[in-house]
Amino acid sequence: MVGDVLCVQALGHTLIIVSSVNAAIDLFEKRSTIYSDRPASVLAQMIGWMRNLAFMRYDDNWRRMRRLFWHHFQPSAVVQYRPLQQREARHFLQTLLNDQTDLCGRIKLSFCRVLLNATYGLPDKDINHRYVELLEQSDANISEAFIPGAFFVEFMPWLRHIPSWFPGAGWQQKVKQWQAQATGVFEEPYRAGLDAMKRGEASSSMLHELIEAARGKETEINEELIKGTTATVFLAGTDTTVATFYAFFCAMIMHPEVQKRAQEELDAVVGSDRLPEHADRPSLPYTDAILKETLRWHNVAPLGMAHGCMEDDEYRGWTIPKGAAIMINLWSIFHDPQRYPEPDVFRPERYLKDGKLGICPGRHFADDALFINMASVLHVFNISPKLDERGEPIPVEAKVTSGFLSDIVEFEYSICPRSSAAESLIRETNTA
Ligand code: HEM
Repeated sequence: MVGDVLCVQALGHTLIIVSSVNAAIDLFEKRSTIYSDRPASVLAQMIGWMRNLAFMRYDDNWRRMRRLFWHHFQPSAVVQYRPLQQREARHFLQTLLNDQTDLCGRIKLSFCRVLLNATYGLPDKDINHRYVELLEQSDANISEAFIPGAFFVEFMPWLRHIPSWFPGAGWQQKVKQWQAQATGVFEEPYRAGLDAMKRGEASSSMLHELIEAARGKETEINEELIKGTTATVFLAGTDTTVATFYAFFCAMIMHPEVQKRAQEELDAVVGSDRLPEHADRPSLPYTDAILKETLRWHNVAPLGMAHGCMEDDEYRGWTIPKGAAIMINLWSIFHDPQRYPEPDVFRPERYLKDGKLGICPGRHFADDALFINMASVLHVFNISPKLDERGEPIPVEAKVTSGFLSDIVEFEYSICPRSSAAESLIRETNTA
């Protein structure tokens, strides 16, 4: 380890972890032509995850999919999703008003509804817990598969040819199960989207546009590319935003003074007769800062996604071999006490200026979705600790899970309307 760059070598593989903004910019921005690949993963190939843009190697297929993705998620395109995000944020308020239990499950279903509607045009009535289950399985599988050193097949690719009945090859059973689950993620919402289109019940969607764009261009945009692009949105877009929004609730319980200040801002700007809209954002700098601070305080992808080095390179006098995997330690960058004094404290006053989603191409969509949800919840609800049987608040701590994606461990909470006027506002809102 030298300062902000750590290098680990084992069984012929090199893993480099960079922990500073400068090193990350040097490698991922200034030398992006060398570091835009993903490292080869035998396991990802066996399971079928290479159909997901986030795992694909840097080749023509990746470029094609990335173009299609960006066409639907660049800043000018994401504006089209705002009415849907706003409607769903309001529907979420109503579900919370009716039943406070299972906050995390409710958030998952709410973000699934937005993503599945925008991507596949699925009507609300077709969106159920099966999709939440598909996401939870993928999240768990990916986290387990990418524990460094957990699967020897990554170091000895020939192991993939050993049959599952062979002593010691029990891991192959797990791979089979994961293959079936990965197929579910790529096929089920896709089929459901086509069915909804046939029945005339689908709304306009990325799937519909891709099918139209493919007409006469089948060599460029084929069915596999469409399935991969749409499933990537569903997979990459849901868990990340869900985990961030859940962390926001935790932060609001731990920092009532922040919540109060945001509510004062919302009262002054939005007033008590209506709910917040995206257009209010420029007048809500403190609420906006809460979103930025949530992304910093609880970084849901603490090590980002591994990049692959495409040719031998030299950096600060060291040789980085072709094929090395490079990760950014986003957690340590966003908890660097030099840049963020008392980094564990949730402090929106930092008014972060820089983008907090790394180089995520879904950042504009995530930003809009999280803003409207946070502003809507803060406008009408008080989020506070749950009281125990003696009426004492149950303390909340931000404990985090380890894994590819990091979640805040479930906590107790109480979510109540701020006033009877707020309660009526929620009930009277049209979410059809
Ligand atoms: C809080 C929300 C989110 C966070 C924190 C987040 C974070 C990240 C990070 C750190 C990466 C890895 C970037 C890299 O170094 O290569 C990434 C990649 C990616 N994200 Fe996000 N993301 C979020 C939401 C979304 C949403 C809503 C979408 C889709 C609409 C999305 C789509 C993607 C895709 C497709 C990639 C892979 C890009 C590629 O490999 O070319 N993300 N994200």
